[in-house]
Amino acid sequence: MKYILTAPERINTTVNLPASKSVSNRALIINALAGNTIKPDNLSDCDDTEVILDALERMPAVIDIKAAGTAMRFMTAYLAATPGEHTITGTERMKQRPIKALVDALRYIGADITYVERDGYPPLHIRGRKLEGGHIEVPGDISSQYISALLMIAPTLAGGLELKLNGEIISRPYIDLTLCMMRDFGADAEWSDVDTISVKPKAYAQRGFYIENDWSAASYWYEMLVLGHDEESEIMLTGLTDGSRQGDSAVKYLFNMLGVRTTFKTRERNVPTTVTLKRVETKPPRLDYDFINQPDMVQTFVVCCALADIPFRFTGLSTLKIKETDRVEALKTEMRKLGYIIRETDIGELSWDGERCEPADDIVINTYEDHRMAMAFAPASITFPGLKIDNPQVVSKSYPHFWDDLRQAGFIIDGAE
Ligand SMILES: O=C(O)C1=C[C@@H](OP(=O)(O)O)[C@@H](O)[C@H](O)C1
Ligand SMILES: C=C(OP(=O)(O)O)C(=O)O
Repeated sequence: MKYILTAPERINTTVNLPASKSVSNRALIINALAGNTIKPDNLSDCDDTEVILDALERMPAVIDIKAAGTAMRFMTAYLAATPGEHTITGTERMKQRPIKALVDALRYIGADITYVERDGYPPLHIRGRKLEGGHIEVPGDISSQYISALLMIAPTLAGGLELKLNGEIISRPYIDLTLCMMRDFGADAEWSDVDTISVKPKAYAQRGFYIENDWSAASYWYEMLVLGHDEESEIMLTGLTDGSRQGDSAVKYLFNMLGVRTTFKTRERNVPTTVTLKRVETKPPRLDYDFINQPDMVQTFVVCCALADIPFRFTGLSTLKIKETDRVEALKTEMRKLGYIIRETDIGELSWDGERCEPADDIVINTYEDHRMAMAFAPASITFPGLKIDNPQVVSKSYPHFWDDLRQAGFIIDGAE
């Protein structure tokens, strides 16, 4: 199944963004550990949250977490520290996404986890039990999700946890988001050194929790404004907070450089409100940026900058190869179909110096079971009318109503086999 996209001349729309999956998934795990009976408010309805919700509600012997990286890592730590016996598995791609660093750390504090198929990768068989805690060291340069997973169970461990992160720390805003949310639920958890986090043993408090909408999802709407030509275009996005703890809220600064102004309806920093995005006439001669803290934004910026004719050098991309797909390869291949030659100039680095090739006659973007390939390339239909997106349903991983929102914004979306 493919979608054929035709963009409107002018976009003037209000988008009810999905709730953040990162915040939803943390809220669910902490809530379960708190024995909380008050359900978090505004939970995401995306696949990656549904799998955790279902697993926690039913706790079946075999938990299929599908393609959700956060859910796989967070549930592994949760199951290891909770009495009961389970196998946790996922999609074929999930079976290729490493989990050894997390399993090693959990085993070190007494967890009983065995690999069901291949060492270092899901599926896992977990016999949950009370864990002691103590001091552990984990690599900080593979996935911050291992660290968040360990942190969230830490207050429930008899000895608490001192976690030392080795190597370069990637995706740090996601670790800070975890710590903030833990503290919201009463935990005593903080950075005690530049590379060390200390968590005291202390029961989580029961409380209600409101989930902010998703800044990562907002990025595709910013991209549409950069690529559009109509000066009157205006997009309103609901449920976002000035002073958000989501690392991807940095898009409001990044897109400011690309000529999109963000205005919050209310200035109260922690109250979700509607933001208005409007084009202003600015275009940088080039953009060099280290995406170490916003890995999920790379696809948006590669497509957006190239199509806006802004040469770039993006670094900090070393983790992209172990996400939903190898995003570095996927970007190089699909951008070529649009006529742009993106080069992997070093490990973890993608550059574009303006080099072009002949675009394909019939452009079909492959999505590689990666929601962000579909969503980052959809705005390219503004420049390439009739652009096709293969397997468009992949968006349900984080933004199930993405295509409905595009239709409401005036895009014409036809289906094709
Ligand atoms: O903790 C989280 O919610 C996430 C952390 C990031 O993963 P890595 O830490 O593996 O970069 C990010 O890419 C993912 O979409 C969500
Ligand atoms: C990397 C992502 O998700 P996860 O690692 O949670 O599967 C993502 O949503 O871009």
